[in-house]
Amino acid sequence: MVRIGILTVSDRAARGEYEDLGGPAVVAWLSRAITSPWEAVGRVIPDGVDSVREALIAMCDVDKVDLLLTTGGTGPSPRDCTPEATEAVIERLMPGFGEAMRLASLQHVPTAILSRQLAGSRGKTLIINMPGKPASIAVCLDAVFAAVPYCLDLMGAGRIETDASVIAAFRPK
Ligand SMILES: Nc1ncnc2c1ncn2[C@@H]1O[C@H](COP(=O)(O)OP(=O)(O)OP(=O)(O)O)[C@@H](O)[C@H]1O
Ligand SMILES: Nc1nc2c(c(=O)[nH]1)N[C@H]1C(S)=C(S)[C@@H](COP(=O)(O)O)O[C@H]1N2
Repeated sequence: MVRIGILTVSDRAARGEYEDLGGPAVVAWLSRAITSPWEAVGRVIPDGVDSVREALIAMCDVDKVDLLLTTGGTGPSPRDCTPEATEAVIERLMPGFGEAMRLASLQHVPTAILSRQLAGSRGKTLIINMPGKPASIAVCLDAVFAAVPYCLDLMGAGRIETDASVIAAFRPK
């Protein structure tokens, strides 16, 4: 069974000052898109390099998730450290994901360029950063998810099948 980590990085959601809407937005998108068996492993944590790095390592190395989607902490505010923590734990950067997500987001908001979101692999886990705005989740996943199943295949991670009417997974012959 494919395991998908969903990590919400938000000081206020972690303190309970507002309800986390980012994690549920990711679950809702994946539930529509993925037709093969999968399970979600979710966490809500505060911003900060140490908290994000520790959560990423635990979800990759202990929970052994195949795919790890983060939301929040990618901007230019002093507390936004998700990209630094991601860079510290990934072994190989995959710049195309961030480029494609920013390009798609720019069609919606001019401030999309402020997201420093990254992606890359750690062992057999693909990590992808997304912005904190819950509305950005569908924009970002719509932009890149067609390439995710084949990426996981190449990495030796679990196999994902999708509903082509939501997002068609592209696997070159
Ligand atoms: N997990 C979340 N659930 C619901 N709304 C969120 C979440 N993360 C962000 N938002 C919304 O998006 C806005 C911008 O997100 P951003 O990550 O910049 O938050 P922030 O101002 O740094 O504060 P925090 O880290 O406490 O969420 C927030 O003010 C909030 O309205
Ligand atoms: N699709 C989309 N991308 C977006 C946004 C958005 O509302 N929608 N917000 C932008 C803004 S205002 C910021 S500051 C950055 C970083 O957000 P984060 O710190 O919540 O990760 O994401 C950007 N990318």
